Amino acid sequence: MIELNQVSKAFEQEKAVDGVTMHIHKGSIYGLLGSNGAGKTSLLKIIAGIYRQDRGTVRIDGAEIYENLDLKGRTIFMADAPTFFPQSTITHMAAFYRSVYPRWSDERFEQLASVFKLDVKRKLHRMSKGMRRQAAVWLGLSCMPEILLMDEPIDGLDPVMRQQIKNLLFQESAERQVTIIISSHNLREIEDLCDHVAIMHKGKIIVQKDLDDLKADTHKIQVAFRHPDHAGLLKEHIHILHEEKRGSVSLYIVKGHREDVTAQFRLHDPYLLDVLPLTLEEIFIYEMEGAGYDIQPIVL
Ligand SMILES: Nc1ncnc2c1ncn2[C@@H]1O[C@H](COP(=O)(O)OP(=O)(O)OP(=O)(O)O)[C@@H](O)[C@H]1O
Repeated sequence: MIELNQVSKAFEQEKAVDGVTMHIHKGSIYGLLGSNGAGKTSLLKIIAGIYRQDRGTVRIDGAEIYENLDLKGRTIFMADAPTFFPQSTITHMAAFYRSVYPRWSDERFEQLASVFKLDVKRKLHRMSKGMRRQAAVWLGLSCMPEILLMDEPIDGLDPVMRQQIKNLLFQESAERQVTIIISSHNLREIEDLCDHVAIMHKGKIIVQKDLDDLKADTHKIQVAFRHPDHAGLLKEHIHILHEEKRGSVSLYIVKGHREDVTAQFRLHDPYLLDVLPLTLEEIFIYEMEGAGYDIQPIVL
């Protein structure tokens, strides 16, 4: 369990992280979204124990991570631009990780060779950006971490490799209960991967949600009433997040149990009533609209 309480961090008066409180359960895949400069990397570095927060507490299984060697041996932070020793190969870096991370597994490293198919003897600085990213994931997973903090991990990867890395992360979370936090700008990119999502803006978490709850609780309904005044009556009984009219058909984004909500619409004897699939992006647009934010400049 990762618990952050009122965590803040400033760089020369400028607040990068501002009063963040979040609780992340073991085995969860948590998506951290936000625009450039929102504070995602700073927050990940605080959780990794690389930065010390100015205020608040960060506890992992009840202990502070900063200067905690045992916890750091169980935590991997993958930076957005992986760095390796000059002139090193994957074999050299594997030897280094093996000497630093007590849980390093040669067996896992060998297993993952079939996924990454990189030449372990080739100099990393001669590899492409995407290949270096793959090498970082390969090395990181071979450390058998309990906590995996990934800064834009699928950036620069081709679609096949993206899917393979997503599958590996699902496996880590399901089979080994690894807690994974992934930062990204792109809601669609991590929609199918994460079970929780938080949106960060100017150092603050402005919304954090369990995705299954959110999806079960929010619906897009297309409806056409026989009597136009019936639409007005709905508002008394249904929590409407958004409403728009296209000719005689109205589109509603509503919250509540699906059966309760559709029953309310049926009471007004519509001649058209469809419950349509809602993307995570749409859910966030309407949630954030309700909270007074425009999502478009914040995440893609
Ligand atoms: N080491 C540092 N020294 C000074 N300021 C910093 C440092 N690291 C981050 N900042 C500032 O903190 C704020 C948050 O930066 P951060 O890198 O955490 O954002 P981010 O959400 O990861 O952005 P991006 O998506 O662009 O990577 C920015 O204003 C940035 O300039």
